[in-house]
Amino acid sequence: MIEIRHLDKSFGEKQIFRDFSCSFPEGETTCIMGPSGCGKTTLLNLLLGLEQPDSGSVSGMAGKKRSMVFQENRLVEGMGPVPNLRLVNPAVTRKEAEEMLRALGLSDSLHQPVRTLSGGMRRRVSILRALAAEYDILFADEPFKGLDEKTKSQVISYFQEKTRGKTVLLVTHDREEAQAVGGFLLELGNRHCVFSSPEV
Ligand SMILES: Nc1ncnc2c1ncn2[C@@H]1O[C@H](COP(=O)(O)OP(=O)(O)OP(=O)(O)O)[C@@H](O)[C@H]1O
Repeated sequence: MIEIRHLDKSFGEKQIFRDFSCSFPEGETTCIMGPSGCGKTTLLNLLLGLEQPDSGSVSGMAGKKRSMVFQENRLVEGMGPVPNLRLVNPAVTRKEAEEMLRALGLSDSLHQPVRTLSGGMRRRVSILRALAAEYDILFADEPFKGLDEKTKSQVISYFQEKTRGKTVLLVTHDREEAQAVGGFLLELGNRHCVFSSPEV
């Protein structure tokens, strides 16, 4: 169980979390929802150790391997999709990387530098890169943003299959997307949080 207890976090005068407590079940997916600016990315950053709390504690992360789909793609633009995937995990063979890319409709773009791919294609490469890494906990910050509806549902099915049994914390604005992903739902907003289990 990943646990946040009595967390306070401010940026200058702006308080983002005040006495915030929450827990995330291991081996399950939790979707984190809330309006823009409420602190979703900050929450991931606190769990990842990229931001430090002003007070309070985060536990359950020690020794856990983390992977992340960032809001921005953060790919190596001059390299092809296959080396981008293998960069985070050399144990993934070229053939396995190609299979992953093919599964998400990228068969025709296996040998192009990622800078020549469309936005939606680059998005799929960055999701696959996070899945290619060895991880216990996967963080995903609006991973499906910018994908058309058909591609999104294909990518969500693949994502669910690949992350089954893993701990996933996924930020989204979109309630329908959260429902499609399934799992638990944490709603952030206006200094309160509701933690519930939606229809899966
Ligand atoms: N490093 C920082 N320095 C100052 N303010 C910050 C910093 N990081 C985040 N903030 C502020 O904290 C608030 C929460 O930001 P955060 O990115 O966590 O929101 P969010 O819920 O993820 O938003 P969005 O849905 O738009 O991505 C915002 O007001 C933002 O400006």
